[in-house]
Amino acid sequence: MNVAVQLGHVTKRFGTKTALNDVSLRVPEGVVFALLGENGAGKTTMIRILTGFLAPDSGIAMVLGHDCKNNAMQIRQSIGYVSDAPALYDWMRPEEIGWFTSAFYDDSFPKRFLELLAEFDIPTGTAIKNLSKGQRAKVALALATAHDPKLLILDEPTSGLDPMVRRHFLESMVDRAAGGRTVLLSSHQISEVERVADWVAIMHAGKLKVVQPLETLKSSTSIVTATLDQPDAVAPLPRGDVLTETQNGRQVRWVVSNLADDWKTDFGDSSGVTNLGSVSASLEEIFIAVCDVRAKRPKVLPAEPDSVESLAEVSPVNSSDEVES
Ligand SMILES: Nc1ncnc2c1ncn2[C@@H]1O[C@H](COP(=O)(O)OP(=O)(O)OP(=O)(O)O)[C@@H](O)[C@H]1O
Repeated sequence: MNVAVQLGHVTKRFGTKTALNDVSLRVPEGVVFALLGENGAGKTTMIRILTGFLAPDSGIAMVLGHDCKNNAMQIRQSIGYVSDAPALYDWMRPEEIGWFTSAFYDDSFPKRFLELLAEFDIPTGTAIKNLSKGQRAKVALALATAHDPKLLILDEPTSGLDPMVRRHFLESMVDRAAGGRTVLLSSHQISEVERVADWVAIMHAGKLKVVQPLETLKSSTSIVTATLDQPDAVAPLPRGDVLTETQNGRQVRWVVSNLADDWKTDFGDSSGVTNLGSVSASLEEIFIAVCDVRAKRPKVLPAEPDSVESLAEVSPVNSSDEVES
């Protein structure tokens, strides 16, 4: 597997706060890879390390074969990046900022940039400060993609965009991946991620809890429901990795990873449990099961990182590992 992004045991602290805690990750080339996590989980910190704006305290980060710490300039030239708060020169007109930025890239940049402005319906001839929030976001996207980067990194790419542009934009991300480019996006829009991502990583409190192809993750995670004969009865747990348990009166609901095929056989006539059922979990349900610290976890779950990492298939790398360019 060719790798676009690789982190090996990366840790980053801000004072006493550990923003990234021994994070290892490989992002294959040619996929849309989504990074999910609650506020403060460490997504932007990871992206800032990958784009060379921040150095890890320990561990190694590589992008397209370059070490992020020592080759930040090369990386920035070969990737596209839109931050969650893109800084644009407000007094410039959109076409001027394209011309200004084109100095960093090859000759095809200005033409493609103007095409993207037209595609996004951005008015030219007026200063960027007069554009709406969504229009400014589109200018930032056009700047990040006009050089057709091998890797596009996007922090909350669709915030501020209207629904039609969001859809169009996300479809274009899928097209990029189909053409062999890689897209790494951080997002809180789980339904959008579910529509476009090939791979999903879920971060929680500076750790990677899940890294899997989206379809594998969804097909291996189930919602199991049952009715208890008595509200105070204790039901056996479904066989598998039970992530969370919720009880409402006599109704019980578990989110289970790797549910055994024959799990129902454990609930005999004398189990005090009826109406057993299971359906596939949505990405949002998986996200909440993994991240919600208030959720009831019926057994000593995956003390970090063992349990959830088994769900995760994280492939740690040694800091000495190298990525082929
Ligand atoms: N420059 C900094 N100085 C101090 N603490 C920081 C700094 N940058 C990030 N942090 C802390 O590191 C943690 C991770 O922050 P980060 O911005 O990476 O989270 P995030 O997952 O991107 O969150 P959000 O979804 O809210 O954007 C947070 O607790 C944050 O307060």
